[in-house]
Amino acid sequence: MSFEHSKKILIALDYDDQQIALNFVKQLSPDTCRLKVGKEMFTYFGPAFVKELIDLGFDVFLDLKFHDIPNTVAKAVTAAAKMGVWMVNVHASGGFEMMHKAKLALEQFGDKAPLLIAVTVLTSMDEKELKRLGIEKSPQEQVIYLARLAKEAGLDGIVCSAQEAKVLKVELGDKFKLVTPGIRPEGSDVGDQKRIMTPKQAIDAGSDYLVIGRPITKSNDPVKVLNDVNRSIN
Ligand SMILES: O=C(O)c1cc(=O)[nH]c(=O)n1[C@@H]1O[C@H](COP(=O)(O)O)[C@@H](O)[C@H]1O
Repeated sequence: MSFEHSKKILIALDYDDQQIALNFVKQLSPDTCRLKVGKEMFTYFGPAFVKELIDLGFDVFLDLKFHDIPNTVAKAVTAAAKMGVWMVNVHASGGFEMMHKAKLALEQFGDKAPLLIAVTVLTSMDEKELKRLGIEKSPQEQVIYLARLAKEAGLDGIVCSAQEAKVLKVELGDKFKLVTPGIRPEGSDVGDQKRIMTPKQAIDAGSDYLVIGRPITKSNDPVKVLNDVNRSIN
């Protein structure tokens, strides 16, 4: 199995127990996946937990979806870079200036800077939910709109659903990274996700990285599910 291809899987470590998370992580190899630490685990366990994962050899995506005034976000992504994470994200709806200042703040880290990615439209949202926010565009139109803004601001890529990946690759080019949550292997629970695809469909559509949480972490045999997913995209 090609390692580079396997490292397309970003496992969302959404656990409320650090030991259970670490017991799971210790069964994995950094050659077979990367790890995502989000709001739940970071709020419980903080930078020490992130550093522990990095010390185990894993690339970590710090998913805190910053959205604040430009100065605050620039300082927050700087703190993330100092932690040594591989990827960090902000909300594109925080605006051009916020994204651009964050990108500029990371320049001081040179080739050690984490990838900076912007969340467009959350994969838990559909047309109806966008309308409730006063947005009349379809999810795909809104994703493309925010993706262009993120690219203009100098970001490395976006978070979107795999359903938009095909058109975004054409619109924004190959180098602009597409990170896609809302991944559901055949037969797994959809949960609160709305815009979903299977791992293979997502890769075929042009996703660069697949974020997968509960289908792996809540299964009886997480390592087997990860191996099955890796096999399905190879
Ligand atoms: O930025 C993210 O990672 C993210 C963006 C998005 O639009 N949708 C989304 O589900 N996520 C995250 O991706 C993970 C998906 O987890 P599962 O739904 O359990 O596979 C969660 O940790 C979410 O916080």
